[in-house]
Amino acid sequence: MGLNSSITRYNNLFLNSVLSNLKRAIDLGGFGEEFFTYLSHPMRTVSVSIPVKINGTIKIYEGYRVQHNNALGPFKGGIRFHPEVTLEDDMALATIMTLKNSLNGLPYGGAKGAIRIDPAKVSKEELEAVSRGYARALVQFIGPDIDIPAPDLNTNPQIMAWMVDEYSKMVGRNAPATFTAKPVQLWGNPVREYSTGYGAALWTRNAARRFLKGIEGATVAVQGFGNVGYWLSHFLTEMGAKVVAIGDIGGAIYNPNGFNPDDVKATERKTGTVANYSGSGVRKIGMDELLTLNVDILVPAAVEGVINYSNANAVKAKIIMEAANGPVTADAEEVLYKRGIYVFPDIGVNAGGVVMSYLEWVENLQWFIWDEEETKKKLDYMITNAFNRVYDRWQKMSGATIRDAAYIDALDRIYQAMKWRGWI
Ligand SMILES: NC(=O)c1ccc[n+]([C@@H]2O[C@H](COP(=O)([O-])OP(=O)(O)OC[C@H]3O[C@@H](n4cnc5c(N)ncnc54)[C@H](O)[C@@H]3O)[C@@H](O)[C@H]2O)c1
Repeated sequence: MGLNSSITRYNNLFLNSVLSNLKRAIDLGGFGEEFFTYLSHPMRTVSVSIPVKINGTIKIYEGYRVQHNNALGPFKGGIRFHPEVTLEDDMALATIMTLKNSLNGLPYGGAKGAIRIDPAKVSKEELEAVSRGYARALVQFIGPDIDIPAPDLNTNPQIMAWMVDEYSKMVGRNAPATFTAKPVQLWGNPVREYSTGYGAALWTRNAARRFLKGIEGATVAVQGFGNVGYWLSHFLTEMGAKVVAIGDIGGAIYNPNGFNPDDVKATERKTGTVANYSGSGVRKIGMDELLTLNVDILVPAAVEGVINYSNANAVKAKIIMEAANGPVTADAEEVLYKRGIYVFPDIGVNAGGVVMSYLEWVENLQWFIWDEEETKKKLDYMITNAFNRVYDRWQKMSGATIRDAAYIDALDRIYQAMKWRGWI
């Protein structure tokens, strides 16, 4: 199958865009057509039906697990619960996980799972039944050295706890290393809650040291104030940055003197949105204004596609950190690149969660219990290492984006493993 037909064979924008980015990097890195053909097909796609009996009635939920590539080790990636998720979305996300795991030096291939369910619309009992049903349906396809799932959109440590319990019952032994981001009391680790935001803050500090005058005093606008956006703002403030704008689905606020993110979080927890935060010097702004503020650093930490062809020309930040997955579209990145605005890619910036998951898996396999400081130190080392590799590679390239450098770094490791194995 030719390159172009591999990209356009799906009727799914997200997957086609992931395949386009992949092709661009494979071409730029000179890896050859065979490698693209390989990586544009997941190795295994499992579709399951999950029957649950609620009040005497049977309901069937549809679930997937896409195991994209395991040249570097067991498959790894989250499970998302969403009513509109499709198998092709899952394929796109699994492909990204292969790259993310490789870039961060983890001994994993990439995977992603999903169940078509709206968790807000079902009872806790139904959610538990569906979660256990998914673990049962996949029992022969997952395991500590086969495929290790974790949470993603709308899934959490409670869901991981049900799944690890069900899996352990099925295999007849305690098997904590099959799922990560579990509750601390069930062999999870204490860094889980803030690992992605912390990792994104480390990438931002490293980027500010190379591309700005350092993180101290740098002004930051953050879109999205959930798990990632809040913790990122918290740690950046601790590092000396000035978070001057914060926005969420309910609106956005600006204060040229900088916010205390913990205070803003307290308001958001109480009232549902950061837009209700008030104080001297604070004014409400629109989300369009937040994304185009004259700041040093812009951090989209909410949803995909928010910086696109229609607003890329208006962006004034000097660097953009992709804390969310896919917030900058490929055509926007071209515009930003020409304007000298650097975009740091999601596969590096938001990898703190999966690096933490790797550390938890190692602990579980060895029955180690590392404390918070020790885990954080290891996370710090691995994240900084990935940043430095991407930066060094990018410096040696010409005409390349930082995303190109990150993709090529990730692909190189997978390519070498596949070569040694004799797959290509
Ligand atoms: N949580 C993780 O460990 C993790 C890891 C890797 C990547 N990510 C990615 O980071 C992003 C954020 O994840 P999270 O866990 O913080 O989610 P979350 O649900 O905790 O928070 C999302 C935030 O974005 C805001 N938001 C949602 N839609 C918006 C919109 N249209 N405009 C403006 N704001 C909007 C919400 O109000 C909320 O503040 C997602 O892209 C996710 O895939 C998260």
